[in-house]
Order: sequence, then C-alpha cells, then structure tokens
Amino acid sequence: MGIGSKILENNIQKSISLGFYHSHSELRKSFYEFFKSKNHEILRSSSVIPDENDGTLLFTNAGMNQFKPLILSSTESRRVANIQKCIRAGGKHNDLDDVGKDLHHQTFFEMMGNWSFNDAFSKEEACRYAWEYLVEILGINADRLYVSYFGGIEKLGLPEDRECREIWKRIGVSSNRILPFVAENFWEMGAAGPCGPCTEIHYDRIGGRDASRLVNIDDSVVEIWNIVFMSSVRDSCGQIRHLGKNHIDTGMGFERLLSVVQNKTSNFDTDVFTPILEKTSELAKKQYTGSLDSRQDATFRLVADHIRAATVAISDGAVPDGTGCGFIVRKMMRRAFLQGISKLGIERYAMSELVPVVASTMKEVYPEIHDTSTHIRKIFNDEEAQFWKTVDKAKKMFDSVAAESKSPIISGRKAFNLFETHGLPLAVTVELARNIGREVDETEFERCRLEAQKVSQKASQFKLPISADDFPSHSDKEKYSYVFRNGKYEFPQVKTRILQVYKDQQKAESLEANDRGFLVLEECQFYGEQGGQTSDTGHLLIDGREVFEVENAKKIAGGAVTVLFGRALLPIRRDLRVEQKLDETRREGVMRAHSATHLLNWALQKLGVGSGQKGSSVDCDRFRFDYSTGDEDLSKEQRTELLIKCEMKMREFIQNGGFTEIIETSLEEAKKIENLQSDVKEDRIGGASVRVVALGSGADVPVECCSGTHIHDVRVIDDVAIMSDKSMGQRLRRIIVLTGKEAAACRNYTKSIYEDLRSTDPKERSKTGKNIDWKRVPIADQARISILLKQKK
Ligand SMILES: Nc1ncnc2c1ncn2[C@@H]1O[C@H](COP(=O)(O)OP(=O)(O)OP(=O)(O)O)[C@@H](O)[C@H]1O
Ligand SMILES: [Zn+2]
Repeated sequence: MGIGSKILENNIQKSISLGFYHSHSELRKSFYEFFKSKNHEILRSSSVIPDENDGTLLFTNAGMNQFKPLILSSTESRRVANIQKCIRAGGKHNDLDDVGKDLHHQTFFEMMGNWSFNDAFSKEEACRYAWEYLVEILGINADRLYVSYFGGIEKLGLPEDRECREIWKRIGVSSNRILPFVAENFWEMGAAGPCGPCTEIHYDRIGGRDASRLVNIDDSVVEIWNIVFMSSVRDSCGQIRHLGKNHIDTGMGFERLLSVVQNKTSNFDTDVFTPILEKTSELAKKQYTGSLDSRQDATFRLVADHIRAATVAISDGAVPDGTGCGFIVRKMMRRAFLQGISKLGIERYAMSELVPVVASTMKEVYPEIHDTSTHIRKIFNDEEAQFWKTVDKAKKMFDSVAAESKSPIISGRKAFNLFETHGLPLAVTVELARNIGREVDETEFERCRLEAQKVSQKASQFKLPISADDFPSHSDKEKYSYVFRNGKYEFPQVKTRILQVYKDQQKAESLEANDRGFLVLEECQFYGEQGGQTSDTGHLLIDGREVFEVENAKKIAGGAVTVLFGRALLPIRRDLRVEQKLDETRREGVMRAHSATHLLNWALQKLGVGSGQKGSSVDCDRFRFDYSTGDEDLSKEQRTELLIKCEMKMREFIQNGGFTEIIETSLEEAKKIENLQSDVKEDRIGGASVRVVALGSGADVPVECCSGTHIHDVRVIDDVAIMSDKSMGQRLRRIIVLTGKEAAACRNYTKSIYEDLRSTDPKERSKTGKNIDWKRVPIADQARISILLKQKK
C-alpha cells in the first residue's frame, strides 16, 4: 500500500470513529490519492462537448471517450485515473427520459475511472484495486456488495469469464455473491470496435439481507462500478477477434458512490444536489421530500438535474440552439422552465437563480463554471425570454380556440394546429386548458401528428435509383419474427448491417446527426407499406443508443427492397451493425387492425353487404375498408341494421377465439383453396409463392392471401367498433373501424354519454346532444342515442 492511501486510511479510521462525514470534495481527494498510490497518472476531466473531429458523439458520455486514440493506436503502457464530466442525453439517449423517475440516474454525472493501457496492470490487480478502495479505504460494508461477471455466449464462441470468477473468490467474495450475467456483462464501444467482458460491483442500499437475486433487477441494489476487460475487437461483419493486447477501462458513478459513503438512499440526497434542491424548494415555495412515489418530487429532481446539466454544458461551450448538442441543451432548459412553472409553481425568470447554486457545488473542482456563472445566467434568461415569447404569442391563439366551443374537451386537431402553426408545445396547451378547467384530446393530437408526418414523407418521394440486383443479401423476412409469450408480444431486436445509405436521393457514405435520408438493411425487421398495411416505425440502435429514427418503410424495386426513411440522431455510416427496435405498441395495434380487416371482409360477405373488397388502409388500431356496392339499393336504416349485425358477428368471432394459421404455398396450390376470399394475385411474396392466412377456429373462417402481419389469436383484437359507412361515389363505400385500445376509448366515451343522458331531464337532453362528438360514437350507438335525444319523456 502506498503512502497516500496509508495517510488516508489513518484519516478514515479516525473519521469513522468520529462519525466523520465524507463530503464530495473529500471523496474526490480520496480517489485521487488512492490511485496515485497505485502509480496512476491523474488527468483532468475533458470537456463535456467532444472534440469536433469526434463526430460519433453529441456529449462526452464516459471517462473512456478521451482515451479512444490510446486504445486504438498506441502501444505505450500507462496507468491513468480521472473523474470525468459526462452527459447522457445525446440523441435520444434513454437516460434523459429516466431522470427524475428513479434515484440514481442523472443526465449530467461524473464518472470516476481508472485505466490500464497495454497491459499496465492485470485483471486481478484491477479487481483488487476496486475492492480495496471501496472496502478498505472508504470502509464500505462488504456484506452489502455483490459482483457480477460475464456468463458467456456459446453461439458467438465467447466463453464464460471463469478467470474473473476465480479472482473474486481469491479476493474473498463468497461464491453466492459472484453472479454470472450475459447481456449486462459484455461491453462494446460501438457496433464495431473494441469490446470485451466486464465485471460490475453492485451495492445493496438496504442491507441485512441476501440481495443476490435483486442484482440487475431491483433499484434498491445499484450498480456502482463497471470494470471492462477490453481485449477483443468486433469488425464490421460482426466477427470478434483478439486485439493482441489488453486494456482495462473502469467507470464508477461519482454521485452513486457519494450516496453510499454519505449513507443516503438517493444520489439527489447527497451534498452535490441538496443545495440545488433546497433553492428549488425555496423558489417553488414547496418542500422536496425525496420520495420515489411522489410526482412532485420527480419534477423537483428533473428540474434540478436539467438545470445542472445545462449549466455544465454551457460552461463547456454549448449554446442552446436548433441542432446537435445545442438542441439537447435547449430541450433540457425548456423542459425545466415549463415543468418548473406548470408543476412546481416557480415564477418566470426565477430559474436562472439556480445557476450560481449549481456553480457553488462544483466551485472547487470546476472553477470555470463559477467564474462564468454570470454569463451562463444571461444565456438562461435569454433562452427563457425567447421561450415565453413563443408561448405567449401562441396563448392568444389558444384563447381564441378555447372560445370557439364550450366542450370540456379541446379537440386534438386544434391543439395540433396550435403546435404546427404557432409552435405551442402540447404540454403548454394542456396546461392552459387545465387552467380553464378543460382537457385536450391528446390521442387525437398524436393521430394528427402522425398524419402530418406521413404527408411530409410523401413530399420527399422515394425516387431512389435502386434495383433488386443491388442488394442480393437483402431480406425483409424478419418482419415476421415475433412471438406471443407470457401474455404479450415479443419482438427480437434483430442485429443487422447497414447495406447502403442514401442522402438527397443519392448514394452516400454516411449521415450526420439530424440528416434525413434512406437506408437499406441486410435483414430488415420493419414492415414496408404493402397490401394496405401501413409501415412500421421505430429506431435503429448501436450499443443500446438510438442512432436513427425510422419514420417510414417502403417497398421499392417491385417490392424486392425495403428502404427505411428517417432521420439520423447520431452519425451513422454504411456497414455499421445496428439493432432494430420497432415501435411495438404501434405494430401490435396495426396487427390487431389488419386481422380485423380480414374479419370484416368475411362478415360483410356472410351478410351479403356489398360485392367485395376494393381496398383497405390499415393503421394502429384503426382501418379503412372500401367495398363496392354492386347494384344493391339499400335504405340508410337497412344498411345501418346490417352493419350493426356485422359488428356483432365480428365481436362474437373474436370472443370465441382461435389461433391464426399461416402457410406459404405455391400460387397453384393457393388457387385450389375453396373459401379463399382475396384475389391470389394481389399479395405475392416473391417468386411463385404466396402466403395464406386463416383466422379463428372452425370451418367457416376468413381465409385470404396476405403478406401482412397478424395477431396469433383473434381474441387479441379484443373489440371492434364500426364507426362510419359513407358513400365515396361510383358505387364505392368506405367503412371505418376501430379495434383494441381505440375501440375501448370510444366505448368509454359512449358510455359517458348514456350516463349523461340518463341523468338529464328528457326536456333538457337536446343540450347534451349538441356537445356530442359523433365521430367518437360507433354506428350502433349513434342510432340508439338519436332515439334517446328525440324522446320527450
Ligand atoms: N445516468 C447516470 N447517472 C449517474 N450515474 C451513472 C449514469 N449512467 C452510468 N452511471 C454510473 O457510471 C458507471 C459506469 O457507466 P456504465 O456505462 O457502465 O453504466 P450503465 O451500465 O449505463 O449504468 P445503468 O445500467 O445503471 O444505467 C455506472 O456503474 C454508474 O455508476
Ligand atoms: Zn391482409
């Protein structure tokens, strides 16, 4: 043990007996002293804004970032330690949305780390240092610590890290606290690049129990230190091979460790946060109570975190604006302004008072924040002024919209218009509405947003010079890979390669963050618009981080190639390996609606309505069905009667349940299927083969050729509601149907109308009638409610 740590040890022995309290600056010091005593060079934190030439990151997000060149090119053996400022809010990084909700994630945090470059120390030494620092130097109770190690992935030829397990045993950790994990314990810098197994140290915040089953599961056991053994590299084809040298990269959350040594159960209860939260409480004239369950406390945490992160980012040179990291800084600031005012009652322009408080909590380590805090406050006030200017201008528009109708619900379309034409965020509209005792139809808002998105996509036409021969290895078969397990659908996040990138309708090597463009993947999991079914949306991920937002998927080159259209969130390029994450809620809603479309087609035929399907458009839990009326000449009442019967028939079919069967067969065989309803030609899946989909149980069921994605059991559709049936001219009619959640929502709305009517004097009913939003009432109920409204007694 070196001299530094000896001194510290003595101090700590003394301090423990004196009930000593480790302030954040003492903790920093102890870390540096300890690693100095282990012959590490101590380096300063680099900026949270990465070098301009590192186009892969919006913010520094790990201690490792500044050492990338050392790993990739240097052969010099070095031991290094530092405490690095990190922000994990880049692109659409998950931590931005976690903040506030739990007690151990921030957007800005500091990462304590030490490194071995080119075999400067061994795996065993790395583990021993970590253990010694936590247990011997800081005096953390070893009975509260658990370690995890890499359990191996046979399929990829990656063996279990037994060496690591044995090291922990030799250190004295008992076997039942050394736990194997797979996904959590294999670290990769990116889709390609250095990688390797890791070992993590977890701390049980409660203690006095066996918490081994809670590791990586329950938030009461937090990961504090991650030690990565970087000895391999993954190439762009996904192959893993040995680097030829060993590096070790370790990272520990400073605020998490601080909460442990200060014996707090939350990062937000440590002395880097309490002054900020106290000041926020003062501004809000409300108390922060540190509770995990209180929404108000979650808002307190969010505000404190976002103001702190924005302050640090601005001091490192970020400017709130419309692109890159400036966009994220603006987003964090505006979110804090809005939530601070609407949920905590903080006054306008008071928020910048938090800046000097944040600066004071970091004055010793980052004096530059303190020195520039006046300038940072000014940026805060300017940004806030600009924000309220937009909001206030839009508020006038809101007032006139609100005056147009007396309905307690403000239409989502109107709210969307306010957003689109006046930049009024939905959250503000909701807040303004609440102030006058009204609500906003947020579901409709979302629908309008998606519609608008589609229109803008249409404008950017798919005119790509692509032929099927360009991509012999491309396939979209993965769109069918999903299973129903434990009561829900699971979509594997299929890993694949980017075959080609297009920008401005032309081949390109890469996309920068915020660029719009097209991609072709090797094994595409996204459903490209086909057979009336809308396309999937979602994200592409690298290393768990969202790098590309898929707004639309389209089949081109005669259906042979699926292209993804969207926006890069982080820089991406050809040949990278990405994981695919569908918007699963949307996909499930589309699957329910698609299966229900087949069901409607079948039911109409059974009841003799119309003479066949003419087209359909299937969306999330809603679809449009066009059919030809032939020569029939039904009265409105007769038609309504039939449609009510049709809905009943569908609902009964759904309640009976039954598994979906799908076969792929030849065109010739498919033509022989007797009760086939659709035109065989329509939904070919390449070559001569077709997909035949049969729903439900029994002999009399819907059978169609279809390349769409379907639910595994009709019961999952849950409910269907026929909303309208209109003439489209030229012997064509259009039916709109809702399924699943959308159907449930309109049933609830309808129920409330019945309740209203029942409790209203018949003479007064016409008033209620005026407020009914008929578009949200199913056809069957429209008829009944009209009768109720006409009743005089
Ligand atoms: N958002 C965050 N806020 C505070 N500390 C963090 C955050 N993200 C990571 N850390 C800390 O940094 C350490 C190393 O980072 P690493 O990338 O291994 O974390 P992680 O696996 O993303 O953590 P978690 O799964 O808890 O989000 C973690 O062990 C943790 O102590
Ligand atoms: Zn179909």
